[in-house]
Amino acid sequence: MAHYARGSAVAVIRLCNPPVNALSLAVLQALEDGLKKADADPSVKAVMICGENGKFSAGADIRGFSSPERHGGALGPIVSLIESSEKPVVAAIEGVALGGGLEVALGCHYRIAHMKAQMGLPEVTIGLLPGAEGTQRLPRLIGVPAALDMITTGKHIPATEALKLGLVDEIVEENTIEAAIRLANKVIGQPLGPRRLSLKPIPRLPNMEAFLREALVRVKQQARGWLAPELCFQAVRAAAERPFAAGVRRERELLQVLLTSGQARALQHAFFAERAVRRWAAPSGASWSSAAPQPVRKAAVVGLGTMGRGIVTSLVKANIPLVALEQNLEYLNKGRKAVMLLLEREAMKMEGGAQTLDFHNPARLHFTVDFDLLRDVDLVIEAVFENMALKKEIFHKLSKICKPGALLCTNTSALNIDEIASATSCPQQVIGTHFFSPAHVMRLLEIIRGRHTSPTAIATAMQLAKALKKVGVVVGNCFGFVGNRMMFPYVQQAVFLLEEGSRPEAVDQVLEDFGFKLGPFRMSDLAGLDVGWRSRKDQGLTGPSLPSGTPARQRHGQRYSPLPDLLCEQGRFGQKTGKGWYQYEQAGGRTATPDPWLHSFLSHYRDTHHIKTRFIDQEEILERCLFSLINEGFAILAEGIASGPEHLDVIYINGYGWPKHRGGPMFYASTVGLPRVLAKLQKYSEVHPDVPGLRPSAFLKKLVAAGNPPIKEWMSYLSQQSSKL
Ligand SMILES: CCCCCCC/C=C/C(=O)SCCNC(=O)CCNC(=O)[C@H](O)C(C)(C)COP(=O)(O)OP(=O)(O)OC[C@H]1O[C@@H](n2cnc3c(N)ncnc32)[C@H](O)[C@@H]1OP(=O)(O)O
Repeated sequence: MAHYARGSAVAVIRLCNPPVNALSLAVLQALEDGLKKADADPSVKAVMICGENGKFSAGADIRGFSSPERHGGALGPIVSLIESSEKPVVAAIEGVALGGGLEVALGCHYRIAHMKAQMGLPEVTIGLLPGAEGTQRLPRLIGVPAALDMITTGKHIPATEALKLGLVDEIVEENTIEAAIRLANKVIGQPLGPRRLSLKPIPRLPNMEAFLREALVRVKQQARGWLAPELCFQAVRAAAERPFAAGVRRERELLQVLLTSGQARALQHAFFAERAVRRWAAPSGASWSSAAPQPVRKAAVVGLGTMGRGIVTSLVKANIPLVALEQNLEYLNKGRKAVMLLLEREAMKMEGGAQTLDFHNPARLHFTVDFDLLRDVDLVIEAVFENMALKKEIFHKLSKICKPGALLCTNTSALNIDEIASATSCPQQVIGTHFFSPAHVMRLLEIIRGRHTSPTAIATAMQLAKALKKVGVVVGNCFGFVGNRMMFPYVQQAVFLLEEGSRPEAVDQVLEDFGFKLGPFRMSDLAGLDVGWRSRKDQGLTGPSLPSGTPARQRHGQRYSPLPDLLCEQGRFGQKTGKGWYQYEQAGGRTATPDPWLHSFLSHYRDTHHIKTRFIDQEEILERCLFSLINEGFAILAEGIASGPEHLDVIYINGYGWPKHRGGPMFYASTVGLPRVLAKLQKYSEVHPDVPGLRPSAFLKKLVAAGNPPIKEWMSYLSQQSSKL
């Protein structure tokens, strides 16, 4: 709703729809009623629009986009109504003015903001464009380059920047509402023509055409199949090239394309999924609503390899005092140097620089080889080598040294949390915190609950994720947890496709065209092939512990490809050695080039194993890789390792480069249609009966038999969920 009140000569319209004053149909109706009332009342000389509870508005109600009324469409005419008012209208912006909220403010004749307010047009991030004439008004106010930047990225800008850009007329430190009323009184009777943005000419650039051409290239490069940025660009271009009314018509046409593309629905699913995963629940009944986190005033990181360095950087950025520990001085010095370099780089990106991060102060970041210094920390993150014996030794030590109640986290990417916890006297305080590389950049934190992990420990890990500005997702304990467990069959299929006749660059191309940042082979080369090799050796799948006489391409009666092991045996570990599935300009190089050596190696391998090669089309590459990953997702849901499909989607979008505009793997499956996913898996499984990853999961079959219900209903089909959470 919107509350209308009249004090002196200024009528106040307060947008009211907690928690973020989203512009629902009811709010829009009340806003329109308020404007008409103010217009009809001769004693009202000016209007002020603000939001309830210190927030202007987070824009159109996103939940309403899926309803038949699609209230967002009503917003444009209301913004026009505000602008055409014969009485001055002032927007008082507190908290956030986003999307349709900012568009309402752009319809106002004056904008005044609190200095802590944030503004933006984030519609692009949910697959839309600022379709209430925002693409036409903003460039008229702040110019095409700045408007294009805001509209195509969706970034939020602070009030101070908004003032510099001319987006707001004034910023205040104190009471924004009072300041806005003062301003409204001051401008009564002043001409409104120059304040109506639809009448303003676009600020000209000497080289507009060249600017737009280059900007389009940039936008396309970043979008990788995500439609909204390019269509946002087209709408702003229309503002630059056409009169206001024609620009608005173009904006509407482009919005229609986006509304029917399917990407908007996927991105909106991703938006709500990210919020849904915050509401974690454990089988014991404990949940986000009952468990309270304990404070983390000081933390420690054990191990300063690649992961540890990123984790330290992340903690320093979150302003958490920290002890960084290595096993000896040589490793410590190497780690310290690398961390300092990372922190210097991060500081350069921040306003305030090194002073903001304060990492030169030993009271805030202390490097040591002395375990005793971990006595007073509230939380330790172990990030050593992926080896069970080593981790158990460290956890045994930690449980003896750390104070009672300290949270003991392991950054394992696959190992059994319960086994690690068994080495301690406090398994309830042991939890998995799986960071993704680079840990100071990647948003995902997979939080793994062991059998004994306490609700407080989960709540604290979730709180930590929030402090680190990451998305925490609570999952159960199994080999590879959720993310890597789903990745295994995907990568396995990619390698099998090579055996059968494909090439790394062909497989990568298909998955990169789908929208992944990196295809499976480029990704493996980046991560390092030796990581998986070590794990396979530990599992006895290759290396000296493999029983003699084991067939080269079979393990435990299932198909196995030794190709990655053979590359490692040749010292081809990927980017770090300059050779892997591709060749690179040098060790540590980043430019992947197809490698003729690898092609002939593959031919030789196929000949040795009498594999008949065939042409494999793009459809088969895509389906075998993605559907096997999705199939594992259904198994994970059925086992209760994750509490809903949105958890898997959030993990894949934030940790594995899954294209967000496709909503995550499980949402994607729902758009493909579960009957089709099942039929394809059945077909491939018949051809490859020795590949369990292609055998359709019982849960998938159940959902298809139930008539392909919508994704929101899937979990209700798991009658007695055997939760391993
Ligand atoms: C026919 C179609 C015509 C289209 C016309 C197009 C014109 C206008 C379009 C729009 O305005 S689209 C919306 C644009 N706005 C956004 O994208 C903002 C989205 N929100 C946020 O970024 C954040 O929520 C926030 C405002 C920065 C606040 O962040 P915070 O971390 O403090 O809280 P959250 O947990 O994110 O949110 C709290 C609660 O509110 C829900 N919510 C937030 N924004 C909206 C919204 N615009 N519509 C509906 N609901 C919203 C959010 O989901 C949370 O609720 P739960 O999910 O936890 O229940």
